[in-house]
Amino acid sequence: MTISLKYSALFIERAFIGGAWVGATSGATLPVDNPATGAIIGTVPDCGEADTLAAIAAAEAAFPAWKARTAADRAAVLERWHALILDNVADLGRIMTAEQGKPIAEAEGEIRYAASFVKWFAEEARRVDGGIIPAPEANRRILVMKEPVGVSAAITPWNFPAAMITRKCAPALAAGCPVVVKPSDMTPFSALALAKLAEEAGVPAGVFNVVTGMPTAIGGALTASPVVRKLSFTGSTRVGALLMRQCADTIKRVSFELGGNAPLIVFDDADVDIAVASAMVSKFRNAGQTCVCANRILVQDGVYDQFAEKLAKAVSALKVAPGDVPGSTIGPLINAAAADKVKAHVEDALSHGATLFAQAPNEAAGDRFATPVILTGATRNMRLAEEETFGPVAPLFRFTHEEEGIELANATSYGLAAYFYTENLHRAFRVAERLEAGMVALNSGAIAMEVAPFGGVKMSGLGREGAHAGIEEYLETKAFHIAGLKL
Ligand SMILES: NC(=O)c1ccc[n+]([C@@H]2O[C@H](COP(=O)([O-])OP(=O)(O)OC[C@H]3O[C@@H](n4cnc5c(N)ncnc54)[C@H](O)[C@@H]3O)[C@@H](O)[C@H]2O)c1
Ligand SMILES: O=C[C@H](O)CS(=O)(=O)O
Repeated sequence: MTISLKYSALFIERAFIGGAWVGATSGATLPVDNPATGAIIGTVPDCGEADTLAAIAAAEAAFPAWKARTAADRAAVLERWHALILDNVADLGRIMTAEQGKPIAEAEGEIRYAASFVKWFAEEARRVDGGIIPAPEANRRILVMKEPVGVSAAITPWNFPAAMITRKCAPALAAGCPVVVKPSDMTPFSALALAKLAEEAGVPAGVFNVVTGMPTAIGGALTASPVVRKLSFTGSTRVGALLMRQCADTIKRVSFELGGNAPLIVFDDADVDIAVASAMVSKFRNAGQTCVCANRILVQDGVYDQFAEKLAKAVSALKVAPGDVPGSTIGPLINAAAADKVKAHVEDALSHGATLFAQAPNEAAGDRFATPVILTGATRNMRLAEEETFGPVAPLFRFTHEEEGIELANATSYGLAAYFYTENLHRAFRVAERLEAGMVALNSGAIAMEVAPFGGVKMSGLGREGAHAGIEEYLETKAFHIAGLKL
């Protein structure tokens, strides 16, 4: 183990199945590297179908007792988990930076963000309620009851290795559902550290399982199992569509948080300084590897040059460096393929007439460190107009009229997040209501928080996480009819 931790027990090279820390039944292991250096930081079990079935069986066995606990009791367990996560922010941040690459400050920020879902759903556990519907007969009563959907599966990506797990598992546990988590094979250690803290918080054996390994066999077993009643997936649209097909045979409940292609629109009447500051947050968080990152920056004629100049100044202050180097603001991308895709998008844009307007200094060694760039003259025939770049590239598209800006923003098969900047209230409502996205922000680059529903439309997904909607995804509605009452 190469990561220096205060609480070294948080770095675990075992899967967590039925309350036991285990290797794969096949004995196979998988190396995990540090994206900044390529050095192997550890190995995890390369679990397969048998291990996944064991986790599903453990979850099934744990379900009746967990569901039978009172909501307040489950909430208390989640409150303890929340406190333990916060007690260990520094170690969890180090583990995340080592396996994912993001700067330490961002990693610690993600841990606090991840913890916020645990706290929120601890509170929501006690707000699951039903109703009574006026019946068509005088001697009938109709009660609407909420019940946990059952054993749930969570498949999560590498870009937010902690928050995507708590955003799914905290509502599941709060609702009374046991979960089987399959983290990305590139970032399993954050998931295992969270499992360790869940165990210490008193989550019973079998209620929270983490199956590490390559995706196909684990995903196949989770989706084929009739015991698993719900799949929540965050990742690419391609894999989401595949998993949706795989879930069809067992008619599972599904929710999908998929890819995005967020527009960030700066109108002539915007406060340009606010637009620049929030474009920096929205575009360059996690080196651009965020599903809600602004992928396309659309700027109206009147402020285009001013916005480009101010953004260039801000970009020049970015520091590209390994995440554990003090002051690093842009870490490495997750792997060489990700860096190649970013390079290909930039080359494609330049070959179609874009200009390299500005770039950040980049003295980091290694092929995974992409240089943050601003491209002016971006147009819709470029790859980055439709594909998620998932890297630190800010392409500036120019538009003249409001209508043109909205049309350009919606010209994508995705519909996750959209940001826009204006000081005009009338325009604010006109634009917000026409943008095709699950989340729209006016004069802000921040839309991800536990209190607000998170999710997309079009090819960006189905269902919502966070807010009260997040726990509803793990609840079934039962209508209980009581007829023939002697009144
Ligand atoms: N909408 C959101 O909330 C959100 C959040 C984070 C990331 N994302 C999206 O995720 C993508 C980046 O993440 P990624 O590269 O890890 O995505 P990915 O789809 O390649 O992988 C996501 C997860 O699915 C697993 N997986 C891959 N193939 C599988 C299969 N055949 N069966 C079962 N599991 C399989 C992976 O191992 C990983 O755990 C981007 O498109 C990004 O926009 C979306
Ligand atoms: O990659 C997208 C995730 O949903 C991260 S966040 O919730 O926007 O922080």
